[in-house]
Amino acid sequence: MKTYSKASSFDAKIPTVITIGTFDGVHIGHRKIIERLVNSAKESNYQSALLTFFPHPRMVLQQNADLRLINTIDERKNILASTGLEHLIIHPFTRAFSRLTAQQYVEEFLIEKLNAKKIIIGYDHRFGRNRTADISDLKKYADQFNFEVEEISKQDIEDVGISSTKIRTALEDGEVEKANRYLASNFLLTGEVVRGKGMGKGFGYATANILIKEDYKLIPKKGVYIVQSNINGVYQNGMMNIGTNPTVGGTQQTIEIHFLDFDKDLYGQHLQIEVLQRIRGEVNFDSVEHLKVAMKKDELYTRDYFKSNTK
Ligand SMILES: Cc1cc2nc3c(=O)[nH]c(=O)nc-3n(C[C@H](O)[C@H](O)[C@H](O)COP(=O)(O)O)c2cc1C
Ligand SMILES: Nc1ncnc2c1ncn2[C@@H]1O[C@H](COP(=O)(O)OP(=O)(O)O)[C@@H](O)[C@H]1O
Repeated sequence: MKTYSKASSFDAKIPTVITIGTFDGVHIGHRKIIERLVNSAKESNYQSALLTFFPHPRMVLQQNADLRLINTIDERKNILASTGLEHLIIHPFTRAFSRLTAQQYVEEFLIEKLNAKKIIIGYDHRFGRNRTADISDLKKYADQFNFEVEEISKQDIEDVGISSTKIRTALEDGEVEKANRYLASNFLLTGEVVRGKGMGKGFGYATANILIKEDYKLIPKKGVYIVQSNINGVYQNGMMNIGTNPTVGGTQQTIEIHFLDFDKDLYGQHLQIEVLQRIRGEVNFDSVEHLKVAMKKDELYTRDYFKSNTK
């Protein structure tokens, strides 16, 4: 898959079949659309292209939009690269871009820049200045500019029964297993290992503190989770806490992982964490001793999990 940071970098000599959207999470429903896109492109000898906007339009148009996304743009790129899609166009969404009329957007952008011959799109897609145009308008432009529209019906979408919103809610409720089923892959947290309070090693549980630079990334409900991460080519099993560490007087939210049977310096490394199951909520224990007992129990539970879930 080739990625472009703006539509004008895309070489549109060969006509395209395109779909447009955020595709946050790249869940089962999204995968079906991409499959249709890729097959349709093959049948017609066109190129398959997915057009997405970054930053997300709501981040640009609504100040204080507390939009949280399942994937960072880099995570989304990596997942899409495994779907068979040929071209990913991540076009910068700006206020100026948002002011294009529906006709300008279709004519100057989709047709002239992307050479779209077919657009596969959801029944409720809206576009153009103030999002006033809908799929019936797109079909009118299709006649005028000689392209085809393939509508994904409400029924098709409801049959799949999955949406990015449902997955976000599941993650906010700590239901990672449900989210992972919908995603058909494991929910990811990606970031750099930074220094924490320096107390973990003293506890007998060194923890890698993960800093996620994307402020729009959705962080699941506070609590303790079973995780795994491919560190330098080897899968390491671990347990993660998302929370403020109230037992030791913490106030800032941290994401920290203790990897089992592992003893290496990880500072400065970029880790991709796969989140597998939530064990419990974060507790304000009345002593560090009680916290250590709970962490030992978490460790045993985590070891059991991997014993019965080894691939
Ligand atoms: C599996 C696991 C469970 C944890 N559970 C709690 C908890 O319930 N309450 C709490 O205050 N801190 C909890 N912590 C966080 C510890 O307080 C923290 O790891 C310790 O203070 C070390 O922090 P540091 O890495 O910043 O030095 C947990 C950490 C891990 C790895
Ligand atoms: N099993 C392990 N799991 C996580 N980190 C480990 C482990 N073994 C060694 N480390 C290293 O130790 C660091 C954590 O030590 P810790 O005392 O908890 O300090 P900090 O508060 O800076 O995280 C990690 O960032 C990593 O570099």
